Amino acid sequence: MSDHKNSAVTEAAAIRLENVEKTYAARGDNGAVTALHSVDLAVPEGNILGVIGKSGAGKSTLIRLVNGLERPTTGRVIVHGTDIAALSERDLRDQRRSIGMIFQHFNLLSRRTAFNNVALPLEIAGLSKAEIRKRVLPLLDLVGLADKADRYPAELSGGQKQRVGIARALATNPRVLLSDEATSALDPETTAQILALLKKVNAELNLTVLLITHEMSVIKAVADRVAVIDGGRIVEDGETYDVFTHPRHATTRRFVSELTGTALPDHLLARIGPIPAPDKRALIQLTFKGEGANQPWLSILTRKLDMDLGIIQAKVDHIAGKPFGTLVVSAAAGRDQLVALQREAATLGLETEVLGYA
Ligand SMILES: Nc1ncnc2c1ncn2[C@@H]1O[C@H](COP(=O)(O)OP(=O)(O)OP(=O)(O)O)[C@@H](O)[C@H]1O
Repeated sequence: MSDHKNSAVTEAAAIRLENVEKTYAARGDNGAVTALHSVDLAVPEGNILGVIGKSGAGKSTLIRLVNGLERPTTGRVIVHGTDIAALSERDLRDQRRSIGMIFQHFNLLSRRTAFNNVALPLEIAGLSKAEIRKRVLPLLDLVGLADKADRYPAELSGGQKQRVGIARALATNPRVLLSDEATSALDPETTAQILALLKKVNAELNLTVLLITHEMSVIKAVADRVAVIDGGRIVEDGETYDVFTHPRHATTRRFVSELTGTALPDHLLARIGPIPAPDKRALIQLTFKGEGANQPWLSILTRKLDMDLGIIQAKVDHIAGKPFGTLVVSAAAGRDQLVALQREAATLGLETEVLGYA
C-alpha cells in the first residue's frame, strides 16, 4: 500500500456509517428484519474498501444506505460531510450525482447505444449536446471502448457492458463509486480486467470506491481495506493484508481458507490423529507472509535442523500485492525436534501449527 493511502486512513473519511441500524418493517406474514446492527464503518478518501459477506449478510442494505435508496432506522450515513438520511428527496437527487454506482447486471438501457447510455445522466443534468459529447468520448476512451460508441448493449460482451456501466457511473464526475457485485456475472479473466479498470479509475481520479462482494478473489485483487460482514454486523475490518493474514473472526477465517486452501486430502484426514507414534509422521502447517515469504526458508530449515520434510500441500497467493501462503509438511519428528522446528520457523518469521500425526 502506498504512503498516500496509508496517510488517507487518518484523514477524513469519504464515507462514514455511524452506529447504523436498519430494520425492515414487518409486512403481511413476514416479521420485521434487522438487516444491519450497530454498524460503524469508514472509507478513507481515495481508498477502495471491500465489504465481503455471505448471501443475506446485509451487503446490499449497506450500499443502498450510502446512495440514499434506504434510510437508516437509527444512526448516520455521511458522504463527504453530508448526512444522507437528513436530505430531502430533491437534495438527495443532487447528492446522487456525486455518487456513481455500478451493478451486477450492468443495468444498461437496451435501446440506447453505449454512447447514449453514458450520456443519460448528463442529459438528466441538463447539459447541451456539445458538452455531452465532450464528456462522453473521453470516458469511453478511459474504459477502453472508444470504438464501441455506437454499439447497443446486445452487441457487447459482459465485460464491455460493465465498462459502459463504469463510464456511465463516472459521467457526472462523482467522488465516490459504489460497486454492487459488479463482477459476479463475469468470467474470471473478464473479472480481472474490470477490477484492473476499477483500480485505474481509483488511482487516476482519486475516486473513493466502496464495493460489496461475496468473493475473496475480488477483495484480494483490489481492496486496500476490507470489512467482513456477518449477520448484519461488521465482525472485522482493517487493511486487507492485515485482516486476511491475521483473521480473528470465524467468518474471516472461512474466507481466508478459500485462499490458503489447506484442507488436507481425504486419505490423510481419515488417518490423522492427535497422538504421536513411532510409525507416524507429524503434519505441520507453516504460514508465511510478506517479506519472509521470499527467503529460501524451506532449505534453511531442513539444513539447520537436519530434518527431512515432505511436502503435502502448498499454496501461495497475493493479497494487496504481498505474498501470503501456507505449506503443509510431514516430518518423522519427535517432540523435541518439533519444538526446535517451531522455534527456528519463528525466527524466520513463519507461523507453525502441528495439525496432527498420520
Ligand atoms: N426490502 C426488504 N424488506 C425486508 N427484508 C429485507 C429487504 N431487503 C433485505 N431484507 C432482508 O435483510 C437481510 C439482508 O439482506 P441484504 O440484501 O442486505 O443481504 P446481502 O448480503 O446483500 O445478500 P445477497 O448477497 O444475497 O444479495 C436479509 O435477511 C434480507 O432478507
